[in-house]
Amino acid sequence: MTPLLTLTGITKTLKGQEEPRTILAGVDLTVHSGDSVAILGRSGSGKSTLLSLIGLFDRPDDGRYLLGDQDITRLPERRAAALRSAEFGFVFQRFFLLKHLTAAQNVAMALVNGQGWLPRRKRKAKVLAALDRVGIAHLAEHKPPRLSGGEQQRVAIARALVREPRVILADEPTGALDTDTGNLVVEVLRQTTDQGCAFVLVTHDRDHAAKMGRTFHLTEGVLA
Ligand SMILES: Nc1ncnc2c1ncn2[C@@H]1O[C@H](COP(=O)(O)OP(=O)(O)OP(=O)(O)O)[C@@H](O)[C@H]1O
Repeated sequence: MTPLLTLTGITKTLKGQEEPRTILAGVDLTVHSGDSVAILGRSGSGKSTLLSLIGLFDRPDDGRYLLGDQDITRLPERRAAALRSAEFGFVFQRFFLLKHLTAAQNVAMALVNGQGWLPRRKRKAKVLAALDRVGIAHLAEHKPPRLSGGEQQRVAIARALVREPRVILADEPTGALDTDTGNLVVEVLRQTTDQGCAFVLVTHDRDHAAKMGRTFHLTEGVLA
């Protein structure tokens, strides 16, 4: 089966105010549909940099990146943005919810931005299905200030899922949560792979990483 994502020899040098620093020095990674992958590494090792390349927020200096058999290494920003919203869902440490909107309205925002206006009934059905997938359909009409941290993160996950992406990318999604809530959120994210989504998790937490199908360490710019 053709892998969903194939990264080969990916390099990235970042030029800050100091000397340029090679953060990624030849990353190879293959991800299939239904895979769950953890990326561990010390702070500053380049995990977020790698995730932003996978999510097409940034481009590598060298190497090759395929989505299926489509070469997406160096897409112009317009096409990258279109692919990003069609194929990828993102979850971050911070939830980035709009607090004056309900959970359902927050999730619906992803549909409005990405796919134009769907008919209202269709939109509602998709939103409720996404909230149901993360176990919080009953909280659809609640606004974020009335929700716990874990519930808010589940709204954010539903927002990432509502466009039915092929890949979920999560950068420290449990960073703002207590241990039990973090475990629950990781389990909810991992379950997305049961329906064929690929899931890439950047984490500091070895217990969370151990729940993924494969674990890599990003060390000196390469995955091992
Ligand atoms: N735009 C930039 N310009 C220059 N250096 C940068 C830039 N962004 C990040 N860096 C540096 O690149 C290195 C890798 O950063 P990155 O955020 O990818 O690491 P990380 O492994 O995700 O770290 P953490 O676990 O602390 O989030 C760090 O040393 C960081 O300071």
